[in-house]
Amino acid sequence: MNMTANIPASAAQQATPASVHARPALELDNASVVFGSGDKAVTALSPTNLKMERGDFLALVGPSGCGKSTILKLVSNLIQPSAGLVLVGGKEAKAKELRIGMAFQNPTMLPWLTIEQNIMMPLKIVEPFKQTYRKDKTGAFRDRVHDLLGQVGLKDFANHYPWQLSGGMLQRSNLCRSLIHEPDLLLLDEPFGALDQFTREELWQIMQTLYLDRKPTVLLVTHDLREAGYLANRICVMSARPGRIISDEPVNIPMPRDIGMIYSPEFVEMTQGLRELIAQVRST
Ligand SMILES: Nc1ncnc2c1ncn2[C@@H]1O[C@H](COP(=O)(O)OP(=O)(O)OP(=O)(O)O)[C@@H](O)[C@H]1O
Repeated sequence: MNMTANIPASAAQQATPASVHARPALELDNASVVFGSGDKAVTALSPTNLKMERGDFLALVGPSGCGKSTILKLVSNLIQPSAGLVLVGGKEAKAKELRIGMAFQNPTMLPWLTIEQNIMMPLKIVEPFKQTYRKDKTGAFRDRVHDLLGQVGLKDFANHYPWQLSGGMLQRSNLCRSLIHEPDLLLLDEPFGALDQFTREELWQIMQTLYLDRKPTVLLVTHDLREAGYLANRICVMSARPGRIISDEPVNIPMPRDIGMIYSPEFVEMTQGLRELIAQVRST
């Protein structure tokens, strides 16, 4: 499969040369995960190697149960590798000083707090912001929230409560919360999966704007191949369980990408290639 044919190098890749930064943003070095032991042992992830440079937007796709969420759990230190290493910015994933941002399918906002207060939450609990949060008399943190809300089209909703917002608006707020503390790594697990197609495409465009503006390093898990192709500058395909990465290809389409691009013959050919690869590994 060639996802790069006839498509110029991506603007995101050009803007973030790997050589500028000493350590990869993320490194899985022969990391594997086995749940349980003895007869009940389940190998969720075969020994896996993966490197992401700062500013990469990598989409991880593959059949259900292949270990995509297991990789996110490893990176966010919810579980430890059974063997191998997981390094974020050269440090072990359990290092306290790491800043990880997350957005999942369910935005899980705290219902008794306003949208502004919900988005501020990581600043309250994550260093170095935590130290200055209570002393911030200038409103710099609030300005930071309002900037983000403006970027996602919610500037008039800072004082609303989560139950006053639609699903798409909540997910936009969720993206703001995941980015407010300038994470070393942003983990996205099917964040747009519960939205209707139009809202989803709207959110893809918002996500792209946030990415181009802030250049976080993003690891996206998705079942939606168009989402992967539209947003990512690299797509990794995993085999069926026990998962391992069987394909790792750049998406060399310049950014910003127009949403209409997802209906172009080149794009459809690319997603069709991914689909066929996943169908093959599902049936082996
Ligand atoms: N705590 C656990 N104990 C035992 N097996 C587990 C545990 N967590 C995950 N697994 C198994 O590990 C495999 C990988 O799970 P994981 O959730 O990472 O897959 P996934 O690719 O994210 O799936 P999906 O796309 O359906 O969300 C699955 O077969 C799952 O049943």
